[in-house]
Amino acid sequence: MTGLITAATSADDKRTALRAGLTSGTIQRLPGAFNPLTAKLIQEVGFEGVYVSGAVVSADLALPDIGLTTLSEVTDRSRQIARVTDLPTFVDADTGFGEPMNVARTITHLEGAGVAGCHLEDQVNPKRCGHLDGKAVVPAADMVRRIGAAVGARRDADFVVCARTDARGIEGLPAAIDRAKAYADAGADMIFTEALADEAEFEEFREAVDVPLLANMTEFGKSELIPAQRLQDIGYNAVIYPVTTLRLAMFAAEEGLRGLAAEGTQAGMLDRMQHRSRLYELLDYEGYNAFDGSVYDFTLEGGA
Ligand SMILES: C[C@](O)(C(=O)O)[C@H](CC(=O)O)C(=O)O
Ligand SMILES: [Mg+2]
Repeated sequence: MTGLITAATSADDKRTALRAGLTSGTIQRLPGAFNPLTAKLIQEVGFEGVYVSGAVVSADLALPDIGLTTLSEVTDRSRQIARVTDLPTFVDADTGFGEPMNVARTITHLEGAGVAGCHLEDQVNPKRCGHLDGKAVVPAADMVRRIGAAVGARRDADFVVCARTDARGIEGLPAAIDRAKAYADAGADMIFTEALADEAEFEEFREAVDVPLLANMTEFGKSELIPAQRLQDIGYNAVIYPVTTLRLAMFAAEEGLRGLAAEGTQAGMLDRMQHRSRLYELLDYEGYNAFDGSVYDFTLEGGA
C-alpha cells in the first residue's frame, strides 16, 4: 500500500528536501495546487515543491483574498495536499491569523499537517492580495514579534519560516530591504519579496539580503513575469506560481460550460478534456488494483 492513499515520503524527509533545495543553487519551483489531484500532477511533471495559495484557498470557496479564511480551513487544505505528494508543501499563512500567540498556534497546526514551511506577511489585518493597491503594513517591530513567535513555536527545526514583506509598494524598495534584513535577523529562514516591479529590483534585493529569497510570479499582478532560469541566475532560491493552475482550469471550465450551454452537448470538446484513462492513471487505479483485484475489473475500451 505504500504510496497509495498517502505519499510514501515522510513529512520530515520533505522538510529536509526543502531545506536542501533552498541551498542547492537550483531554484525551487512551486506551482500552486488548487486541490490534491493537482499536487499529484505537479509532482509528475517534475517540479520541486507544491504551494498552497491563500488566494486560491479563498477563491476555491468563492471568497476574495481579504483574510476571510480561517486557520482551520487553510490547515485542512494543506493537510489534504501534503498527504498526497512526495514533494515539500509550502503554505501561505497570510498574517498568521492574528497576534503573535495566534502565529505560534498557526505554526504548530501547519507542522502537524505535514507541511514543510509557510510564509507570514507584514500586512495589517485584514490583509489583501499583495498585488492590489491600498495595502498597509504593520511596524517592522510587530512583524519581528510575529517571526519570533513562529520560529519559537516550531518543533522541527527544518520547518521553513519565511517572512514576506509587502512594503515595496507602500514604503518603497529601500524600506522593504531594511525590513527583510530585520526579519532575517529575527530568525526568518527565507524572505518573500512581494510585488517587486522588474529584474533590477530582484537583483537589488539579492545583493542586499543574505538569506534565501522567494519570488512570486503571479499573473496579472505588479511583477514582470521572469523565467525561472533568470531568477536562478539572479540568485533567487524559490519561485511560486500561486494561482496559475486555478486560472488555467477556470478558463478551460468556463469555455467548456459556455460551449455545453450553446451546443447542448460536450461531444465536440472531448479532445480538450482530461481523458478518463489519464485521470485513472493519475489516481493510480492500477496500484489500488494490485491491493484488491476487484477495484479495476472493468475496461475502458469502447468508451469515448
Ligand atoms: C501569493 C499570494 O499571496 C497567494 O495568496 O497566492 C497572492 C497571489 C495573487 O493574488 O496573485 C499575492 O498576494 O501575491
Ligand atoms: Mg496570499
